[in-house]
Amino acid sequence: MKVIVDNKIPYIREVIEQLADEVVYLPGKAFTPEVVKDADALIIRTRTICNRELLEGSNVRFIGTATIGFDHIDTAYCRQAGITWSNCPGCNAGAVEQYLHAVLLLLQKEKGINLQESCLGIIGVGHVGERIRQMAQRIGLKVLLNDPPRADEGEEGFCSLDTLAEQCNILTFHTPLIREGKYKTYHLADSTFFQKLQQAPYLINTSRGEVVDTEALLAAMNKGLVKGAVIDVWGNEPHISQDLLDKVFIGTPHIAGYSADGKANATRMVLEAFCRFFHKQADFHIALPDNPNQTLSQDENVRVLQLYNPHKDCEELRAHPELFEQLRGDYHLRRE
Ligand SMILES: NC(=O)c1ccc[n+]([C@@H]2O[C@H](COP(=O)([O-])OP(=O)(O)OC[C@H]3O[C@@H](n4cnc5c(N)ncnc54)[C@H](O)[C@@H]3O)[C@@H](O)[C@H]2O)c1
Ligand SMILES: O=C(O)[C@H](O)[C@H](O)COP(=O)(O)O
Repeated sequence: MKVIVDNKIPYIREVIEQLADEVVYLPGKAFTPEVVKDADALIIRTRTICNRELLEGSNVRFIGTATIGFDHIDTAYCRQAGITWSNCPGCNAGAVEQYLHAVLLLLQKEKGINLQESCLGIIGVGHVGERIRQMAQRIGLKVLLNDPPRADEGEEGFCSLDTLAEQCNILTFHTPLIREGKYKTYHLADSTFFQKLQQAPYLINTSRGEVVDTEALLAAMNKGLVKGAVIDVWGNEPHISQDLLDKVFIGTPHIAGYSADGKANATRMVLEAFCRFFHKQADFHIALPDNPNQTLSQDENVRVLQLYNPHKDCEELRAHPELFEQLRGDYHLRRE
């Protein structure tokens, strides 16, 4: 059996080489129809677009993405072509929570936002959004939740997006990227949405860049409808908007989920799915790197920023926006 594996997936080599006869490692963008045609399985990240163009006529029967999001997989085509795919629900939700916690503390410390008097709007309350809700309530923010698919299932406790636009001084997006249909999230934050904002909020996006209309966000910031932005995911990555990077409070190269813990979870989950599909014994252990030898403060607010401060990632991106993909690929995975 032949497997092609993205060469930036950590902790996978020893295990996959025991499970498959032949393993080829490639950069995510180097998966071409010629390369994948005789592969049985692909193990990918967000950088490999898996669609008809890549897969038609190939032997591929299984695709595992070591990520939460799966908007890079044409799931309708896979269904039609009989290709099974699998993602890693929740794998790096803890890392995104860590990122958001640090961001909230920096908004308090450097932008004078009183978190105890703040109202945080969470748009998309799944694995990530739910962890953000718990963290934010624990540190004293009022929280409003928006999740139409869950509300339509009859679950309680959700508000309309308009209510969040009226009441929240911080908004954070945690939806998947859905390009069409009833729950479309492509450009969910567009000029119409920005016109409804009443509190000149800070906007945080760690979901997918295309959930926010970049041009509309820039216009809303220029008009003062949005006070500031924290952007981890960008339209048209890796060719990001320099105008937006210049304007944001914090801008990072799509690394909110990049903890060693999150990556190890993803590798374990994708290998488990691979083993289920190919009827192999999932008898392996993914070892995490040691925690850094660091004296940590007793004060949680200090400790959170000691463990992770997104300003460092932001400075590196501002210095070299053209190295967006390299900054991700060579990222020093943090511990949660
Ligand atoms: N920046 C990063 O490093 C990073 C890390 C992890 C996840 N992500 C992104 O965050 C997304 C969310 O992750 P998750 O694990 O919470 O996913 P999830 O599937 O567990 O939750 C997504 C939630 O969004 C809701 N939703 C769907 N359509 C909606 C809409 N139109 N409006 C509001 N809510 C809607 C769903 O009902 C669900 O509850 C992922 O799909 C991925 O794209 C980014
Ligand atoms: O969807 C996810 O899990 C995250 O966006 C993840 O951090 C993406 O990582 P990548 O596959 O681009 O390395």
